[in-house]
Amino acid sequence: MSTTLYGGSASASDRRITVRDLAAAKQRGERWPMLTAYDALTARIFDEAGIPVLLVGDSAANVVYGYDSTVPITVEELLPLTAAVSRGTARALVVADLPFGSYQSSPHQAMTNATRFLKEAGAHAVKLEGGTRVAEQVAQLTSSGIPVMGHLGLTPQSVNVLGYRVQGRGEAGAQLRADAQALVEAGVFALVLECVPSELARELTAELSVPTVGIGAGNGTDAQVLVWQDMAGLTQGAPAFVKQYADLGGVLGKAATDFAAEVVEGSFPDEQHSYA
Ligand SMILES: Nc1nc(=O)c2c([nH]1)NC[C@@H]1CN(c3ccc(C(=O)N[C@@H](CCC(=O)O)C(=O)O)cc3)CN21
Ligand SMILES: CC(C)C(=O)C(=O)O
Ligand SMILES: [Mg+2]
Repeated sequence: MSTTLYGGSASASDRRITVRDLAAAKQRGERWPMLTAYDALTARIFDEAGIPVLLVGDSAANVVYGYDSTVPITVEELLPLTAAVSRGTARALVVADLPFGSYQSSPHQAMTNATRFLKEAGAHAVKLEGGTRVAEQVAQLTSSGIPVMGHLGLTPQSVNVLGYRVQGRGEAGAQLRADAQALVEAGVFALVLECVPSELARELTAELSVPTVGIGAGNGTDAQVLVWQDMAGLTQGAPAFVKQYADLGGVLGKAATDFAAEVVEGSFPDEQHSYA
């Protein structure tokens, strides 16, 4: 058993993080970070930085495939990215987002598609959006041995109904609470709370037996998640809850223009980067 889930880059344990480790961290009152990842190279960097949970988000729709929402992305588009992230990691628990339309129809449909992410792509768990309306799916998956992460609040796959707005304010808080309870009863190992008032997220975190993972939900949750390209400064017009920890967009843009200038002027490649 590791002493702490997150111990910086020199992690306390080399073995793969499990959902039981996350439950134990909640018991200890320990906070932990989660990031998205969509390829082997960045997954390895985050794994070596000690990030215990990596999410292959359907946000790949936006940041990898260039769609304007997560609605269009398919199982076939997400499977290879998930496989790359699994291959790039040794320690992180890899969670695969189930795309819109791949689980809503029935527990059988959820089972068929979730199974593909575990068997074909090496994911260790799946995530799906919604509360009471997907509780049967969650129960089917968890009782079959597939760990499920829930996702409530702003659920981007429902953008055509909800829009991109804070959820759970006022009266709507009671429905969100009921949904959270239904998901825990159905067996989720953790719950993402996206764009909900900080106070509601803090209360839910105290009430629920499983870890909460906030994104735009204040600092009262057990864990925090961000889309990695947002926190690293690669995306433009990121949501208001995003904090930029680097300016990779600036660094990459400069690398590209420096390379271009040296090619045009003929100074790259020099002798050091050529063969005799
Ligand atoms: N790059 C990226 N980052 C994300 O966090 C993200 C994605 N893509 N794609 C899938 C979803 C979509 N997400 C979004 C998209 C927009 C807002 C947004 O515009 N929020 C408003 C809230 C306004 C309000 O109700 O007060 C904002 O101004 O931040 C939030 C989350 C989060 N996810
Ligand atoms: C932002 C997280 C929670 C997500 O669902 C995604 O990246 O798709
Ligand atoms: Mg998602």
